[in-house]
Amino acid sequence: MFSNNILKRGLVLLGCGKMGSALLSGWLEQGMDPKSVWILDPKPSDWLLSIGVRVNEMLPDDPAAVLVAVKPQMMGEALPRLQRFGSATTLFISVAAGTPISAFEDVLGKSTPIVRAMPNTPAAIGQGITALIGNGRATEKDVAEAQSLMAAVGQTLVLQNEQQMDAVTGLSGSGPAYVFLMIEALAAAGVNQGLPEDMAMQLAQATVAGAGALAIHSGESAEQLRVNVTSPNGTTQAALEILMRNESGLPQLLDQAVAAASQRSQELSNG
Ligand SMILES: NC(=O)C1=CN([C@@H]2O[C@H](COP(=O)(O)OP(=O)(O)OC[C@H]3O[C@@H](n4cnc5c(N)ncnc54)[C@H](OP(=O)(O)O)[C@@H]3O)[C@@H](O)[C@H]2O)C=CC1
Ligand SMILES: O=C(O)[C@@H]1CCC=N1
Repeated sequence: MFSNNILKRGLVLLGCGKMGSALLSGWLEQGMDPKSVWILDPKPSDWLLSIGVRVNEMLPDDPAAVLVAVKPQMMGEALPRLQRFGSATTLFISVAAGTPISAFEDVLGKSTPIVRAMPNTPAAIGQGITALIGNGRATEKDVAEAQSLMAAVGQTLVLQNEQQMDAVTGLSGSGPAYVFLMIEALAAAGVNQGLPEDMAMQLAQATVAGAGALAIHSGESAEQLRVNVTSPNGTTQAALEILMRNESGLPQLLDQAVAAASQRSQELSNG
């Protein structure tokens, strides 16, 4: 699953917070040798120090790949430390929201192969989805290398152009938060209808997980699956009349939410 290139020359992870550790857990779960991974992070967690990866040690001379997972606001401070790897041989992969490939080229040089990627946190359990796009210098092999690293933690897809990354960020990068909010809200609604909290949370979690799995595995469209739950004049119809209200329903709210996240991604790109 992991190329010999990565296993032999090593992978550097710059920043190991929520996204970096989600990726790292997924890789270790998939059999990545912890000794092939070098982490740079100012305040490593106890978990990070306990799993056998190399934390804040001297870096290899010519790592196969550097994966950048610091906040966009920290990039200016963090990236120059790795400028010496800007070359034709180390592949840079960034998962930073709203940080265009050109910002990496400015620091690392245009001759550096760079892949911009947008994963999401279900990567921690191998169920993420990552969209990727390479710069002019990234070969098909470079993009495939980045893709195979991300494929270890879920699905991958290659974008047609970098402009699509803002919409991807608003949809699948931030999307898990919308779904977690849905779980919180469903559970709270169950409590309001008289259920104990733990029972309401169990029902909400299993409903969202089961519906998601059915949407992927049934071969039917989400629309048809929704219709299948909705008996004429039954309970679901009563709820959907509220959720699908013209102009103030869930579809409109989600449209506004994804648009706001995409716009924020664009703003971050503009500095
Ligand atoms: N969270 C998510 O769901 C997703 C995040 N992303 C992207 O991933 C990146 C990281 O986000 P996230 O993991 O949420 O953020 P976190 O703040 O959780 O992680 C960033 C990590 O980088 C560390 N760090 C700060 N400065 C440096 C430095 N100079 N050198 C090395 N490490 C440093 C931070 O340490 P400290 O906390 O001590 O400052 C922290 O551990 C962002 O660019 C984000 O846009 C992309 C997709 C999804
Ligand atoms: O909220 C953020 O900016 C990051 C990017 C996508 C998910 N989390």
